[in-house]
Amino acid sequence: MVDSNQIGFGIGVHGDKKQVNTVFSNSYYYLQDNTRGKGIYTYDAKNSNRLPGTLWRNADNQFTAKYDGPAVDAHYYAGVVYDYYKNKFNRNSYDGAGAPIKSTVHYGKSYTNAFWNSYQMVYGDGDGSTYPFSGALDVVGHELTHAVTEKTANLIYENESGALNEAMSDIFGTLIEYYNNQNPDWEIGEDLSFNRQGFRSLADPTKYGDPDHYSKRYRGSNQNYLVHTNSGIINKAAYLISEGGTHYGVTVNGIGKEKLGNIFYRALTQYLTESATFSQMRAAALQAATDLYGAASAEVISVGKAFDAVGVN
Ligand SMILES: CCC(=O)Oc1c(C)cccc1C(=O)O
Ligand SMILES: [Ca+2]
Ligand SMILES: [Zn+2]
Repeated sequence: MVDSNQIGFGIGVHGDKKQVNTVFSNSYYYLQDNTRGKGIYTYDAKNSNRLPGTLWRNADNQFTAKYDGPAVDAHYYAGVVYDYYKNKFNRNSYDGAGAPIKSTVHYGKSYTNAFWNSYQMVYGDGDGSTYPFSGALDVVGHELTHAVTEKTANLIYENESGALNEAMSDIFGTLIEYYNNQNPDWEIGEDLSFNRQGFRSLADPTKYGDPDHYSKRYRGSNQNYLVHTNSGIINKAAYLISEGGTHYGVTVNGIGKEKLGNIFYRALTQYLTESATFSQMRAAALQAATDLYGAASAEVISVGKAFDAVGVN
């Protein structure tokens, strides 16, 4: 029996209709997308902690039940993230060599987390105060960008390199949301909450208690808190590079999302090392902007001003 590529019909977490790439094999339709790299595969943990679980399948190629929603979004949004990296930077999957992208949904019981475990993405259902975690494209983009980071700079997930790791995921999760262009914004995770409040803001990190200047960085020893809060300093610099603004008296001329993406992707893949500090991020972004736009370019000036504005020298 030869497998055949099909197009299924899905309804996402938010009741939004979308087509999903599936494979028909031995009388079942699988959430397997053979049109991107070596494939995108979506699994069901059935509320256990076993990974990856079972490859999602059904008999009619219709993925419209409430229980199907998290799988539809994980599968579809992984395809959007694949397309962003391929179309913008000619990067074929997170490893550049077409690595299969695997996601598991319905992980755990009322599990309010999402993570990349070095092999795959894992999404919880949320605890009733949030939607299932694959229901937000910026979150899916955030998780898959952890995979890109791991295959490139491999930023150590602690201290300043860990906050850079987190910022890269928030920044590219946001740029991917703008690429998809459905209610894009500079907040993270707004599609997970019933009141559309995100859990981090790049435009104003202080909105959720995160620092927007190096002098306000968290200096404690709680690493999980540290990497997810001091990322606000770099997130704010990225926001200023793209959108511009005056921050603590420093005025930055915005150069737009495309150029922000080009500069930060080049910094991530060409210049950052695993133990990079915020100061080394500034240098890497300046070097990347110089490579791309020239030493005395407006882009280089904006990058320097943005890091000045958040107190990173
Ligand atoms: C934007 C996605 C995000 O931050 O996911 C995490 C959650 C919800 C808990 C713990 C870690 C992460 C992560 O991927 O950094
Ligand atoms: Ca968002
Ligand atoms: Zn993260």
